[in-house]
Amino acid sequence: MAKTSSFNYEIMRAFLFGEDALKQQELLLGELKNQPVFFLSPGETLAKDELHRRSVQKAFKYADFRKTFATQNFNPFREAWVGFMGYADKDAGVQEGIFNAMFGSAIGSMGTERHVKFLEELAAGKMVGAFCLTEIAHGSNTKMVQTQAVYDKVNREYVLKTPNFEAAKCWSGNLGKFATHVILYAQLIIPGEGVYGLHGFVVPIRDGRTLLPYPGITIAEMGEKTGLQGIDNGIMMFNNYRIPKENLLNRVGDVNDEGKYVRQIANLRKQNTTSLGVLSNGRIGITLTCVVNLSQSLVFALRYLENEPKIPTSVNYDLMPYLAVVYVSNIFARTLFHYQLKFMTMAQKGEGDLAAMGMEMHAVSSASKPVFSWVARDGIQKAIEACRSLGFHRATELDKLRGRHDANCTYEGDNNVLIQQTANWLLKLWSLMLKGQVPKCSLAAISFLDRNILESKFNSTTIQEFTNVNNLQQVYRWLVAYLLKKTHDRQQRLLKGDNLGSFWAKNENQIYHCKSLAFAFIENCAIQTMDTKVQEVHDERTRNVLNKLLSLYAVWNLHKYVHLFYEGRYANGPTFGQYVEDSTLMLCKELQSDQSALVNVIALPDVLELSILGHPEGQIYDRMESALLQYACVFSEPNWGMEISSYRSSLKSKL
Ligand SMILES: Cc1cc2nc3c(=O)[nH]c(=O)nc-3n(C[C@H](O)[C@H](O)[C@H](O)COP(=O)(O)OP(=O)(O)OC[C@H]3O[C@@H](n4cnc5c(N)ncnc54)[C@H](O)[C@@H]3O)c2cc1C
Repeated sequence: MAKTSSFNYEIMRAFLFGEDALKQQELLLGELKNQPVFFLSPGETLAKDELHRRSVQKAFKYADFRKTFATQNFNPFREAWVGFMGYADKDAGVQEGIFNAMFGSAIGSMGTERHVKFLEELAAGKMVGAFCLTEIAHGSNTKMVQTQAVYDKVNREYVLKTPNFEAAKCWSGNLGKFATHVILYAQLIIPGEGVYGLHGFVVPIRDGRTLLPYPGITIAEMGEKTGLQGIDNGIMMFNNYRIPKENLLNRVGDVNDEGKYVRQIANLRKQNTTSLGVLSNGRIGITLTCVVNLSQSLVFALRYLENEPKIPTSVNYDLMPYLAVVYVSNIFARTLFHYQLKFMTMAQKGEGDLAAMGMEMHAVSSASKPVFSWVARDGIQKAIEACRSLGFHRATELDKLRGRHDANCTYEGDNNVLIQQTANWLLKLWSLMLKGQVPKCSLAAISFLDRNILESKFNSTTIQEFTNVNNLQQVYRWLVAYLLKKTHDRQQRLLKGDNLGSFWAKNENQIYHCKSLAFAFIENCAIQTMDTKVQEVHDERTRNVLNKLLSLYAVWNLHKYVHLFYEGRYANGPTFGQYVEDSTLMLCKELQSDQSALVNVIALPDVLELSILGHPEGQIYDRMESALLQYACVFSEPNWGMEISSYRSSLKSKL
């Protein structure tokens, strides 16, 4: 394997992950080496129950680590975990993420002083949480959720009811076997008064010692899934189960002593937008996770290709742009993560324009999760195919990677639904701009947006000029502005010309318009973020390689939009389209000699390497042979031979 590179390896690693996170990673690795439960050998398979047992053990260990390592410096610890350790067992990472982060931040954002006791118990490790919003027949359309919380004025309690199986809570991680408490979303009903919509409640569901559900609650585990087998996703139904009045998370509304509903109208809008910002946590965490999943699949595939010269280089050119995605999205996701941390700190102190920041955070994270989970999904699939049939064998770990990645496109907000939030926000900004106002955004790169940008034209005369990062940023700015104008104008036509209601106008405008707009917007944000960071790199050789990766990311993504540049008269004649294709191939070739070193930068520490394809020393076929021999079934004789004895007796011996 080539060990040389035209960049400085240490500077590149520090650039990509941050020195603090790398230090935390070393500390964590030291701890993990003494915890055998963290490691499986290649080819080792475990029954679901055993996987779950280990996953829970690890989740608790992770919670301990978090306390030990995170108190002083939470931020790089979290990055180190998600970026490296979390990979070693994603199930445990997700599990702990749900019971600590998701459960806790739901109480933090929807609860008030009376719920602090739950947060204290959570911190003391006395409860394990789950998050129950989705129902069998109600997912993204949360308004349709049917679980009921009926207020009983006499006993000052809520009575929880599941009217039918369609309303059974489902998919909640940790619910199936071991959560003691859940955040439950239910319709708040006051008999004789009315139905007040979806509210959150803290609900104790099972005894922490016996792990048996309380009477009035039925819970089942969801069984085998395509991935994340170590997590106990569960189904739950209530039969007149009672909880105290105080368990309603009452930040936006409550029931008073007279049994009347009271809405906290004064701060509702501000509160909602601040809460939206807080809920971005999960989506940003998932964006980081997607980058790690894509990185790992590329490490496996590109190391395999390096050791397998018989495979044509065009396969490499197919994968190289995904390597560029890893570098650009890593920087972007980490920047989002730091920005979110700043927002959370400000939200705790009540400082700054939280409503605007929360809205912006919501809009950006609502597209970053879909864009990067989809690109990772496609990259993982390409990686599997690049490894020939080996990619389909368990010992390569690629199928597990795909299995555990796919759900990222669905949970924490289905991608197709989530991405609409970003387009809606952008369209509102565009309307403001048309009125001559310039909205201020601290994170998203939108200051360039005005109608003048649509006057610019393609004017590169050489491919080098075209692939210059500054030029590509101009190209992207035109694209975002054009998509905004096109999407806005069409939406207005649908609303006014075709007389469609707001929901249907938005619905009709999704494909080719809102979705492309949100994609181009986030890609542009990622390009700008990376460019700003690259300019801070002092080492010229490293900066050059990063610039090439950034240009490759931009030109490769432009393929999706080439027709728009002609449609919007930014370009005419064949040169623009040819430049997009030729520059992609040119940059892939130029980066070829650094590929091996770029892969080493993003690879996991060897001790965490589980795939036969992922070792820096190669020897893939030797590793494949020994992994195959570890599978119990490989040489076993079928013990059901007699069941087909009539067929066997018709066979003639060769001897
Ligand atoms: C592994 C896993 C873990 C999960 N963990 C949890 C958990 O802990 N807690 C929890 O509450 N839930 C959890 N979920 C559920 C998850 O949040 C839901 O699956 C998700 O919200 C989507 O809902 P749905 O599956 O009902 O699909 P739907 O929302 O009904 O979507 C069905 C299809 O219609 C499309 N669609 C829906 N509405 C629109 C629209 N307005 N415009 C365009 N297209 C649309 C979607 O893109 C999708 O293709 C989990 C799911 C999985 C797979």
